[in-house]
Amino acid sequence: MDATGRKSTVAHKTLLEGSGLWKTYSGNEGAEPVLSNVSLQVERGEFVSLVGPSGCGKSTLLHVLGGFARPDRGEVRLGGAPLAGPASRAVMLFQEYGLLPWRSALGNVELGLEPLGMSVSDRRERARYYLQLVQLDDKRALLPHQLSGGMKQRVALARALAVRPELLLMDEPFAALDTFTRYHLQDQLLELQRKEALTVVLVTHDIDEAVYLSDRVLLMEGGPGRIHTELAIALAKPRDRGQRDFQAYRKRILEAFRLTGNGPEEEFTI
Ligand SMILES: Nc1ncnc2c1ncn2[C@@H]1O[C@H](COP(=O)(O)OP(=O)(O)OP(=O)(O)O)[C@@H](O)[C@H]1O
Repeated sequence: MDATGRKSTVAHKTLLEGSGLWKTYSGNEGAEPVLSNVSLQVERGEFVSLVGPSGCGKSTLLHVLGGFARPDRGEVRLGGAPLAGPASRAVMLFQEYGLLPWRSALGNVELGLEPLGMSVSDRRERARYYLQLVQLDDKRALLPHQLSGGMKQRVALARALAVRPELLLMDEPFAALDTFTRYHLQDQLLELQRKEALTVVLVTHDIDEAVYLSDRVLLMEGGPGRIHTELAIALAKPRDRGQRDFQAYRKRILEAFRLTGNGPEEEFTI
């Protein structure tokens, strides 16, 4: 069984592995490294969140893990093989959706499929399948400006999933959305993760979101950027935000930050 309780049929349990990662941005020499000897492993099918104060290096780590930025030292392995550049088996999803304004919802989902050499009909069929998964097939002809924020993020999610990645890297994808939409999308994400056997690494400021979604939460601190605490969330999904154990995990994360002196509690609550 893997971390989500599903049977694993693959030989390597670990999908993603970062070892001894260091990074300092050029022009920033002499400053504290943004990543300082960061190591982590993510199992197949696992949902891992990176939580930490602004500027501690979460996005940088996410970019390095996807092969979109190079570490100065250290190595990233995906499925056991070292990453030398952007990983074709990984996709990244951002807060800003990244939709092309002149393309319909369907056209935006098809976008990621265009380089794959599929026939037009196969491409359309696959794009519509993923739009259906995020419950937007009836909006497929609409342009991004005709969609709500939550719908735009669902189109972006459908586009990311349509290329059938093994690894989904998400950088605060729901941060701009209202609470109701965010909760709804969190549930949809968990459902899609289960259906598509996805491995997810999520960057979030939202402790509630991290506890609700994650199998493991990695707490980061800056100056220099490192992972200081790892917390497995041993609660069955779907989770109940009002439950005592849920609140206890939330409290443990808040306390971990207070202990490291990274700022007031309010900064990390929704
Ligand atoms: N392209 C870049 N060039 C130079 N410095 C950068 C670059 N990207 C990030 N940094 C610096 O690296 C540090 C970490 O940034 P990063 O975006 O990884 O942090 P973060 O934890 O994701 O922050 P936030 O939560 O505010 O998004 C910051 O000090 C930032 O100014």
